[in-house]
Amino acid sequence: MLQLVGVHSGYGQIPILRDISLNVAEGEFVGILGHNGMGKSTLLMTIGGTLPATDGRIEMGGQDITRLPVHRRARMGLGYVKQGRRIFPRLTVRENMQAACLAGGQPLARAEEMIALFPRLAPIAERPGGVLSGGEQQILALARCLCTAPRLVMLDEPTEGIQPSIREEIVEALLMLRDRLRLTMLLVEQNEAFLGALCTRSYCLEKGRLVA
Ligand SMILES: Nc1ncnc2c1ncn2[C@@H]1O[C@H](COP(=O)(O)OP(=O)(O)OP(=O)(O)O)[C@@H](O)[C@H]1O
Repeated sequence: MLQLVGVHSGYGQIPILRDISLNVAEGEFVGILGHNGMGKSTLLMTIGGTLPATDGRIEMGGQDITRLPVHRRARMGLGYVKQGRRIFPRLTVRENMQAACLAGGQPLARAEEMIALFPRLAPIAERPGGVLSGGEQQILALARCLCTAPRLVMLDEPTEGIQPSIREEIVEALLMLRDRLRLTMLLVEQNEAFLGALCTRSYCLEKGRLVA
């Protein structure tokens, strides 16, 4: 479903990612493990298209997406939950999700379907996004991404700043999505146990290179 071959990228003249080759098969959950500053977010931004690859090739579903703009990749089914969640603080939970439905060309009814999938969201559907706890925001960010009907979801550090009990709930939610929606997922994390609970395979990112 996703393949990177010899991908390089960075910020202006500063190279960060070097010769990244990886693949994620349909229905697979694959992890990228790495400490702070190793290039995990840079990798997801390069796949998502907010940062151009300076060399190499990125394919999704057998199609070359290396030079496609962000919105075209999203329309092809690439979902991306960015680090920090980026919830709209003044919009309610439901409105955050409806906005994603509109952006992704999906009917608003999809927001209701996704709210029904996550028991934690229904009781807080009318609450503004800005007052939610970190864990609630993470679940909302995931549900909001699903409103765009992605085929592949990239998650950037979903457990960052989240207490262990909610972390387990996020694991359960992701396992449920794997079984019910047959999602494919690329997860970037510092938490090895979290990746171990979810992923069939993990790569390790060190100083911009994949080492395993
Ligand atoms: N806009 C930028 N301009 C220049 N360098 C940057 C920029 N953003 C990130 N970097 C550098 O790129 C490297 C990789 O950063 P990146 O955010 O991808 O790491 P990360 O593995 O996601 O770390 P974290 O877990 O702390 O989010 C770091 O050395 C960082 O300082």
